[in-house]
Amino acid sequence: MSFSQISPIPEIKDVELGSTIGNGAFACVKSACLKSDPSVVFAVKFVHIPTCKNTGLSEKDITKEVVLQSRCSKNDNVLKVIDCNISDDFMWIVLEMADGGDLFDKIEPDVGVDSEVAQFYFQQLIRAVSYLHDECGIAHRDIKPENILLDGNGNLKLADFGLAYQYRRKDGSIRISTDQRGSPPYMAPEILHSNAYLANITDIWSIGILLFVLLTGEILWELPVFDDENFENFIKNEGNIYTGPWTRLDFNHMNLLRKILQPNPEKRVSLETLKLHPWFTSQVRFADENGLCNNPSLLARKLLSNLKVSLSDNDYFKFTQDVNMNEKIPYRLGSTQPINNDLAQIQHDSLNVKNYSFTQQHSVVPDSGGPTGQRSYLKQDLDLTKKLLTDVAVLQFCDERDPNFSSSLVLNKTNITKFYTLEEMDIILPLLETALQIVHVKVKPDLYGQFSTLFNTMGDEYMFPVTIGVKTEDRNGYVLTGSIIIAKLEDPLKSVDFERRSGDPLEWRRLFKRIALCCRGIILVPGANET
Ligand SMILES: Nc1ncnc2c1ncn2[C@@H]1O[C@H](COP(=O)(O)OP(=O)(O)OP(=O)(O)O)[C@@H](O)[C@H]1O
Repeated sequence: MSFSQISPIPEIKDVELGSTIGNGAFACVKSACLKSDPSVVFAVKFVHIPTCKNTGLSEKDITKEVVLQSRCSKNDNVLKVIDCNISDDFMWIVLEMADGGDLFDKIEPDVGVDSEVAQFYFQQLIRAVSYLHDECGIAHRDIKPENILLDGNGNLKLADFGLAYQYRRKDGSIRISTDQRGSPPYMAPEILHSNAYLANITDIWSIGILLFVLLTGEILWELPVFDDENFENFIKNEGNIYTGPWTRLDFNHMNLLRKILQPNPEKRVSLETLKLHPWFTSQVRFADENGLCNNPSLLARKLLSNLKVSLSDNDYFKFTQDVNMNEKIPYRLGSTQPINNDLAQIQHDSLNVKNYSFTQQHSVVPDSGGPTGQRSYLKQDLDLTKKLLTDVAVLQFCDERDPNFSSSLVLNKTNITKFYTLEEMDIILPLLETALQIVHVKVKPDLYGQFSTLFNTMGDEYMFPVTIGVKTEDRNGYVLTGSIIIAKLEDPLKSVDFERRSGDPLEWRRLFKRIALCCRGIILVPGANET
């Protein structure tokens, strides 16, 4: 259920609210504009106070985020706070609009982003963090891809100051940190191993982890503790690792990362020294002398070109073989019995699930096209596909050599973990149900039966978009939650959107890719579906 369904969203004077553009664990974000001038667009984040309090946060904790972020609003790479206020249930923050979407969305798991793109974002992040430290005396303490947004030109905007800390007082004296907070894979080891640490130095470590994720599409470890095999290995070998994702790094990247990922904070490279490194000083092709993007279409092309979802026969065979052998599937079978709320099922405002009896059984799974590929579509369907030729969500399924892939790409807020289909719900839902089961997401049986029961009561108009809530464990046992949202576009076109709510975004995209492979027979792929 969304926050706006629990508590009414407050009205903001002189502001026209638009659609919801993002949901987090504590907040929903809406687009907005000035009533007097609709061309002035921004985003409003509504932080749901009761939800925050339920997790033990005080009102002071909640407002601290906006107080600190607004002190840092004079840098091009930090998301600007324009205004804020508080009502009974919500704190709302008017923010500059980041219409290029989230950075994590653009990182291909196990691949990463193009090296020049990684360098561009590394430079922008160093600028943002130097500004926070040098000019504001504030440490961010939660640097990770989920907290980095992009503007329409692709420039980095550091966001989410929920854990930020004023480590330097006005008189210049330093406050030492003692608490153990942060996002586990990105946390510096001293946060866990010492009783007192310097928060600004931990930011440098997190920049290193983020750089590794950008370059490889993998996190290094779950937590920087010796119980974690990968971390232990890293420490034992003093950072000299030549296996796994490290093999995908070139010598210069390795060198730079070793300087940053220095477990001893006293030996860790400083921001000043990093700013002298050639990776920082050399200008990337699509940046101006201030490091801002001056060629958004080149950046978009480079950024989006690594995003690929394979529906190939080879990968399909390999995947089905792995499933049959019931091994190599990294998703753990739940060790405990899931409670009802944890089962993937249709969600709807009006749904009182208990009152429904599931009379229809749709146990027969439609042929997904099998290894030979996608089904055929009619001529009029193909006209629709032309409209989608510039949508990365479509192009990610295409061969990169398709010239369409490299033309007219733009960065926007559209979710990329999504596919389009021309099928009807009686085909889509049973196939999704099977796919979810194959990737070990527990599903309440008969998604189509749940849909039909609701459909008969509500009709077409109120039924869509259809949302399936998903809660599962990722490969490492961490909770992953989100929704699969099926929306009707131009008949018969539908989008099937995988919207993450919490958990590791790389894991969410991995899950999406496996489900897409199971559903490959119904996915609209320009060029592949023609009769
Ligand atoms: N200024 C903005 N412009 C555009 N989109 C935004 C903006 N701020 C947030 N969003 C979108 O809203 C989503 C949720 O926002 P945010 O992550 O800040 O919520 P949250 O509840 O604080 O998150 P978390 O779950 O990480 O605590 C983001 O992933 C992003 O897609």
